[in-house]
Amino acid sequence: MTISIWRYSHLALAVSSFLLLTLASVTGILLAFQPISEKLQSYRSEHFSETNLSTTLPLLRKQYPGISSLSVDANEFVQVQGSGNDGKKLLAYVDPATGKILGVPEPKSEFFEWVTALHRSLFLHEAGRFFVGLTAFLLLLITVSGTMLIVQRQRGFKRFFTKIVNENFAQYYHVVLGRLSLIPIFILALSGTYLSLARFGLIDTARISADVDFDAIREEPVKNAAEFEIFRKTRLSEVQTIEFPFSEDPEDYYTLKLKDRELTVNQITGDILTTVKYPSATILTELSLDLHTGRTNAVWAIIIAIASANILFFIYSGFAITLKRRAGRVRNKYSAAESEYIILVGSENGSTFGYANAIHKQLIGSGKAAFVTELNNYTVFPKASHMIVMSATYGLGNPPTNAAQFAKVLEKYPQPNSVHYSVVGFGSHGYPDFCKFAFEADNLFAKQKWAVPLLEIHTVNDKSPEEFGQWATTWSQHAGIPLTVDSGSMVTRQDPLQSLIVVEKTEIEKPGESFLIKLKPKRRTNFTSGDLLAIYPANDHRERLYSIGKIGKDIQLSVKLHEQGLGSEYLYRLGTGSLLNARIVSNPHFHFPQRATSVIMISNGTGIAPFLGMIDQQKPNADTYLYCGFRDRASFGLYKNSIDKNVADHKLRSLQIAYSREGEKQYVKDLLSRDELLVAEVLNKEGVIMLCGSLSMQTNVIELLEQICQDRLGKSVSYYQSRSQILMDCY
Ligand SMILES: Cc1cc2nc3c(=O)[nH]c(=O)nc-3n(C[C@H](O)[C@H](O)[C@H](O)COP(=O)(O)O)c2cc1C
Repeated sequence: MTISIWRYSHLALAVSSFLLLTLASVTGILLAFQPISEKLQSYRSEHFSETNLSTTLPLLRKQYPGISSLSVDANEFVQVQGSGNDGKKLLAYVDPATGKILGVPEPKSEFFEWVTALHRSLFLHEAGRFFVGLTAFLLLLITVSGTMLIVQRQRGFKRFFTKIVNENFAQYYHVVLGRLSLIPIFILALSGTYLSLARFGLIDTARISADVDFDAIREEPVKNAAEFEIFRKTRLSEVQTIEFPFSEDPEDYYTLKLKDRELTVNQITGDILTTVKYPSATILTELSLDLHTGRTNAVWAIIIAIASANILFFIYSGFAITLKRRAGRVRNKYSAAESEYIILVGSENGSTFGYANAIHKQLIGSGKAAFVTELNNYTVFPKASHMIVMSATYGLGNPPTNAAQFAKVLEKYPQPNSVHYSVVGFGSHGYPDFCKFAFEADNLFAKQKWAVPLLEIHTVNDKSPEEFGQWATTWSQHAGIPLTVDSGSMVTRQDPLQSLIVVEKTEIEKPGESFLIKLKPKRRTNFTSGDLLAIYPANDHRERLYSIGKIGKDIQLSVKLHEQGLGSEYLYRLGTGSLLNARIVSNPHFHFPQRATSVIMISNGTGIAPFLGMIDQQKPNADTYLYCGFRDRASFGLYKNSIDKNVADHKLRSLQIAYSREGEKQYVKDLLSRDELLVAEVLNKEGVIMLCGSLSMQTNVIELLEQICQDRLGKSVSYYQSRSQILMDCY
């Protein structure tokens, strides 16, 4: 499968580092508890933040004359060292404001020491440190590629934090948690990489010690240490360590190692003898340590522990996503050149391949030469008689990556023979551009001279097996290939058959003419205009579907009698009062829109059936328009009375009829072209256009609508199709 460069990098980096990353994350989680546990035994003085050196240093020197150094650790515990008044070694935590001993440092926890060694070097010394550093760097790259993938997925930086549709557990939480922990993980990875570079000397962090000019050391004016300017200005929180003068000799001085510089201070006058600023690399190393370990802040330590746990989840969910994608890989038995049935797939995450493979398997099982490939691999298929396009939609109604080239290659490779095609769009109503790319693909096919529509486009919301099953059943009926419904992905849940009585039927003179038949369900049933009636004329698997117009409480069908037509002959033979077993199939995508302000209905021939019901169901002054096409006035005669009544009742604002074999010899397309301003206005005002009739009428009308949409609205027709502003039910 073609995948984007970011996805490829993200996956390659994750695969190459997941073992070490797992180890680093597990040890990282454990180590985050070290600062937390240390902070729990509080040796921090409550006066710490406000204490400055002018208070602490004279006090400590007085109380502990043998003091040699003071240090402030990441927990802000103040530790003193030297020799005690009893001559024993002095090593204790003290309160810097009172000098009181708060506790004695305990030896470091062996457990944390062990985990730290594993985290830093895998117990492999320098080699281990190198691999750990490399892992941190790879994590940095994974974070960057992951960010780019989220940007791609969310269609831009600005929409980074907008809602994510939950389609699949692993994928949803991979993205949701990825966004939340992006910054902590980035900081962990960056600081880890930096520390490794510093450790290997690739960043110069050496501190330069000052050269004290002993000749310049003054012995006056003698000042009290509490009055030294520098001590008054320096807070304890700025200090790393302080070395006390070894003796009272003027040549012995204080050394203050602060967070950003090192100072030496004359112990008699308080003069600053030297100041050395640390290089930025040194300051950055300290900052990296703070950030990487959480040693200075327990809340941050908890955040990085959670981020490390998320890394473990990303490893699991990332592999789950990849395995799912790979499960859809295709194994073809026949070559493209020898196959009669070509299944072209557009898929980003692999689920559409699952459906394509199910159909492929069944075709092969029925002894057909079938071939599955990605839409981008479309080429000349010399033996093809059928093409099935199954495609998902991504981003702003865009094709999946493996279908991005389809429009180009479709133009480039015309097929030598005529080919029946059928497009199945996979998408989600959670996105504004529902199945937009599939609509585009369908419209592109319609423009190809060699392409003959077998069915109109069919859409599948949220991978619904039922909706896919409906398509499979219809396709198999039209293609005349029984597809055995044994695959889990194709199970269709069907409503049971029910009994209907024929209450009325019009008479005709010969085949080729149309008749109306009204049926009353024997039991109360919910249905509406636009639903379908499935009949089984031969009591076998062969199903015929008719579009329902609801008139009163009855079902009205408009049927053209075909010579030897299985369904039409069966229906025409039924007399008033006869019983018929049939199934009412809900067809919500072709119901009259409840919210639209204006609706244009377009039909040819018997395609008027659902509209007769929809118009009948309107209230007076409805903003509805009907454009219908017939061969001649006589064909319209069947519907004239009811439509005239609708017009008189103001249920229809305008009626336009095209006769193709009489008078001006027009098609509905011509009428629409004349009224293109109205068409554009209806679409622009979020109105709806409904089409019912033959697939060739649909092709022509969609071609015209494409032109109107482009010229007058600056959008493609698929934009309106994907937003349910153009509804189609053609056959
Ligand atoms: C990031 C993302 C964006 C999507 N964008 C759309 C969209 O714009 N329109 C739509 O109908 N479906 C959209 N979908 C839904 C997919 O098209 C749908 O789930 C499809 O079945 C996925 O098929 P696949 O697993 O073969 O890629 C999107 C899904 C994801 C994950």
